Amino acid sequence: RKLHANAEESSDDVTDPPKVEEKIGGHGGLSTDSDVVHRESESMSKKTLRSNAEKFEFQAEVSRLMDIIINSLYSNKDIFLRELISNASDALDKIRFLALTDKDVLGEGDTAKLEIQIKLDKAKKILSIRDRGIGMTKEDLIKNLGTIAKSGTSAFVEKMQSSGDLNLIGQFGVGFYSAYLVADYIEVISKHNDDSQYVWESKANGKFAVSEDTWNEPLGRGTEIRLHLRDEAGEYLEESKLKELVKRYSEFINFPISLWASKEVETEVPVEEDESADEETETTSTEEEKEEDAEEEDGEKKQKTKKVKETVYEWELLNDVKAIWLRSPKEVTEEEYTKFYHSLSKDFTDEKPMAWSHFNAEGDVEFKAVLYVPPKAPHDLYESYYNSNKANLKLYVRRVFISDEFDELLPKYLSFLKGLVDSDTLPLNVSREMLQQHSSLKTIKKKLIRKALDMIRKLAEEDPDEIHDDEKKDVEKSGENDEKKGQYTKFWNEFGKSVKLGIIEDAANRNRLAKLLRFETTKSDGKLTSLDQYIKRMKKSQKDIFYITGSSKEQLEKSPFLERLIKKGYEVIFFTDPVDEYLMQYLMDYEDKKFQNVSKEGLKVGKDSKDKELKEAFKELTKWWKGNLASENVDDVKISNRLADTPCVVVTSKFGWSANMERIMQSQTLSDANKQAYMRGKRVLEINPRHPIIKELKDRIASDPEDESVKETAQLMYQTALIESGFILTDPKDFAARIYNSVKSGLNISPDAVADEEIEAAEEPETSEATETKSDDLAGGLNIEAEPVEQQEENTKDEL
Ligand SMILES: Nc1ncnc2c1ncn2[C@@H]1O[C@H](COP(=O)(O)OP(=O)(O)OP(=O)(O)O)[C@@H](O)[C@H]1O
Repeated sequence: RKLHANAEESSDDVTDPPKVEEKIGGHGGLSTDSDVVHRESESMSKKTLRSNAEKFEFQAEVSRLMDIIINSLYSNKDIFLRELISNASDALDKIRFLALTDKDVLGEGDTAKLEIQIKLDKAKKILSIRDRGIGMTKEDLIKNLGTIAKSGTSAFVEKMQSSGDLNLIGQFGVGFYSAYLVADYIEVISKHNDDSQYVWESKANGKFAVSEDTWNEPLGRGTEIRLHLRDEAGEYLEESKLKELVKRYSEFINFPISLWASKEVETEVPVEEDESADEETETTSTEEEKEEDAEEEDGEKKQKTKKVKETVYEWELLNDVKAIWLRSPKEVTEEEYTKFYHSLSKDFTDEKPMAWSHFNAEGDVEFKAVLYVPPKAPHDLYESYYNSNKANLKLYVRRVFISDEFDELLPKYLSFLKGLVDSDTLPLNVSREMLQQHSSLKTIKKKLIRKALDMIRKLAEEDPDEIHDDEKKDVEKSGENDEKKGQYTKFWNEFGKSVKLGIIEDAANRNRLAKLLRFETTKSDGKLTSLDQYIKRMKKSQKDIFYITGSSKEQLEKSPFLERLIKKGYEVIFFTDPVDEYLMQYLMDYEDKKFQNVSKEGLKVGKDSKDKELKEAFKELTKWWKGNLASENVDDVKISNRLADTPCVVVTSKFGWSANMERIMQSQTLSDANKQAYMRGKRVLEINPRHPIIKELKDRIASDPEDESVKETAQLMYQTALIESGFILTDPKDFAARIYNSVKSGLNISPDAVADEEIEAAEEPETSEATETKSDDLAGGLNIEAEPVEQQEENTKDEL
């Protein structure tokens, strides 16, 4: 928000610190305070700044973020440098991209050099970082550095408050502000091709100022960030410290980073006559010098010289800009891959990525790529999964960074991967939009998916905790893989949902993805297992893969649907994630085996020799019961082949929703009631012919099919079976009434017995005391003496 267009009267808001007047890159280092002309220009600039500066307030969230940063006790203040260098590198990427289609944007001479320069002014305690990137217009400065909060700002503020860890700042897109860890006043001088040079400045006191720059040297193009360091941040004025930080954090920046560094050099200077006569007192001359002098004396009469040490300044290149992905994978060390991951993902925690794949694709479409599985899923991976266009791969074309918003490179379900692709096949001089439609992208995408799935498969293969085939036992025994122990479970816990979403979305790779599925089963003993392992353990007579869906393993373990299967030694998969219901609508078969939900119709578990006999014997009961349930949307009543100890269950038809899916759909706010009714599976009541209750019912029906108490019991049995089978009752009141009737009969109470009527106490005249008590009890509810609600609301608003 703009405060004042001309803010002379509030000039204290932005004070006037000393300024570095020298043009960075100039020779001879920094000039001194004693320079009169500079002092003049400083005082000039103070005036200009004060009278012309437009002042703005930071957007509230940004201001909060800055408060937190400036007051932070976070010890790793070093992070600011990598954030500023990363911003500089982004700005350079942007101008280089524009230059692909219009060379002129680069300008001429030094301006065309795509580089980053760091300079120190020890006397004034200023650290400057300059790039020749795209720069910012006045409007950019106002928007980018203060008035428009990035989407990640409040997420980061929250994270900071809970964890106190500033290290992740770059991941939330607010890295610039980390500079306030070390500086209490910052100037951002910027020149964009479309605008004049402007200065943004702020002391982080909720406000910032922007003014046209008429006093600094012109930058040509780009941005210079001047950090006026806090007293306690003096270490960042040490060249050695900066060199170390650039090496550590910015090793993989693809532009040269140089430091204006001091160097001791020996130079020859002419020796004054009287000086040479007084050689005894010359302390700086060395033996060598003496010899040299002697030689000269021997030869032609030359001007006498001596060597002296002098401190000179020059740009020292700090990084090696050879891109890691251009090197052969054999040459790159594990440590380098890890560091590259950190810089790519802006995730500077100590954690190593779980896996990586560096490869060179040849053929019609040539490209190099590095893919990483991050150590952790980002906080918002599945938030608005279908609506966000998050792509984490960076696309380069012949070493030029093009975009990191290319969602054509990987399908959504793999968007958790980080990495980059550098293609020689894609054209350089076309717009992003045209590139997005380039036919090679399809091939690149296909190969990337294959490589990504291979990389994930290997994670499992290398994990000694995974149950391996016999031939792989050797790897297990070698003991070399301790580090890899449990890595696939870790992967699964972080990204398992993505594999499931992949099965739903990517028909072409469904089988490959199904191989990566993990789940618990009735036999997995609390561990995760795979479909391959399941198939290996299948009983000879078993044709289908059995699974059951529900909200938790603990609940499913007790499910009546499993009774007979477990008794007979079959293994059943537990699917407990809501996404599993969707998953199983797409995953129809695996390795020629069909999937069978054991709570649905069609379960085949061996043959019971008495099947036919039982069917016949219970025919009367099943027919009677079906008729009795006519109003309940029950399709049939059948003899069950899945029950052992439970009298009856309700199963659903094969293609309708399971009870679990019905529950999931009912809990969705926006689900459509009509669709719910349509998709609800047809229900079948299955009865256990070996159960005493069922046997008793059968006998009772045989003697009197009109017996009301039997009808009542049968209805209660059905409703109980619904609950046990995972359905939600539509009329719980009716169910409760039946239970109470049954309790009455259990307690030998007459079915007609009703609750006693309450005897109304005679109305007493109200005393004032009674009124008070009543008013307290009701706490403003129905109490006529309480303030009306509207009035209360108004008062609250006033307080706010
Ligand atoms: N050196 C620079 N040159 C040009 N623009 C810059 C420069 N530094 C920052 N900006 C602009 O200011 C914005 C805010 O920077 P900030 O560091 O807070 O976030 P970011 O760069 O988008 O994300 P991250 O912190 O992850 O790098 C940037 O998006 C960019 O537009």
